[in-house]
Amino acid sequence: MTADAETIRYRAATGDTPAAVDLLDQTRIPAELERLVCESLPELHDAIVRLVVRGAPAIGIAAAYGVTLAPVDSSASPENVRRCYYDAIEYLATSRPTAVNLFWALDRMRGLVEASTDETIGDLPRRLIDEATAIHNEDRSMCRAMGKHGATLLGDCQTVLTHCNAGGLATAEYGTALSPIYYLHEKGHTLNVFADETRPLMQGSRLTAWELSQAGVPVTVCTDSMAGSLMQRGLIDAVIVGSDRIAENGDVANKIGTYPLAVLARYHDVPFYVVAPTNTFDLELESGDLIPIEQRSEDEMRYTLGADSNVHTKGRMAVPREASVINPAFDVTPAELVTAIVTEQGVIKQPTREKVQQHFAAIQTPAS
Ligand SMILES: CSC[C@@H](O)[C@@H](O)C(=O)COP(=O)(O)O
Repeated sequence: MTADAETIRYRAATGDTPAAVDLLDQTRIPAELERLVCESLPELHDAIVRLVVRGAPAIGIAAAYGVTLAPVDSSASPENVRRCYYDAIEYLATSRPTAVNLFWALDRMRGLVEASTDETIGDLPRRLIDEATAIHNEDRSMCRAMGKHGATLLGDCQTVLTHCNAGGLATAEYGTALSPIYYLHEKGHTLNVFADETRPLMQGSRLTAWELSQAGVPVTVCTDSMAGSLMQRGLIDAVIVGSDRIAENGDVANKIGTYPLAVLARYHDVPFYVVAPTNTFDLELESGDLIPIEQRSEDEMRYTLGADSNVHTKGRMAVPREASVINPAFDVTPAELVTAIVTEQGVIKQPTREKVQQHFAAIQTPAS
């Protein structure tokens, strides 16, 4: 992706210019490449809610930078400065409930506020910017590592199917589910990708198809309901998706429509891979039924996307007023349907609670 298409940029304050989180507006892609510059907490909160920035790792990065936009009065007491940052963290945490990366990143930022003393409080703004930048840079490295590990699973594949957008747009760059595809493409093995549209907000047809095309990876958009028929015809060698939260037993929450794909993949004997960094695991949740599922606005179902697929504006009425609609944004795929989870640390084959625990134990006590 070009610099213009960078998902998230941070603009430090200078003179009269306030700090800002500068986002590629993902509600406008593919019709327009517009940026939205957020100079205040409410602007950034709204941008996360409206999916201007979306995808689990990207939400965490944006929120981490967002903490630095807290309206802090530097002449206030250390206690009040800390309170202002805590309020900002609590507020940003209300933006979206499912992607645990948001809470993980905000916890890291909270750790710095807690660690500040009355003597070091003057350094806190600088430290918070450094921490958000570190979270951003670490995500870049993790995406590259996931690409390398994931590529070991896709070496024999020609065609894969993906759902939603788990690429560079959803992360610092490169992506989670798309990272092995980019890695192999760079090595000269170019896969064909089927991208599910991903109703109702079309992250697959608008975003995945756009970013793969930019990278020169051949992509074919299909409706969500075509996956079964494509597998039945033997056209899919593997399904590969990202995740918003993975429970301790390996159950995976991802964009609504992922679970039926896993069921179809099992029936057709197609491997089903999940690619996610370790900060997408929520080891405090024993199983996937405990993962909070975001319920989004009915209007996303009731109206087609606005002109030029701009999700800011309502398009035509798509559902009669008399009918009810439901709009859960995520579903949970049981671990038993997952062939492997790829993290930046390696591959967990046929994930179970024990294997997830072993994966994390190995990180905490690296072999000498
Ligand atoms: C690398 S991102 C993995 C997930 O965050 C992605 O698959 C997804 O479901 C995103 O949902 P979205 O509602 O667009 O934020």
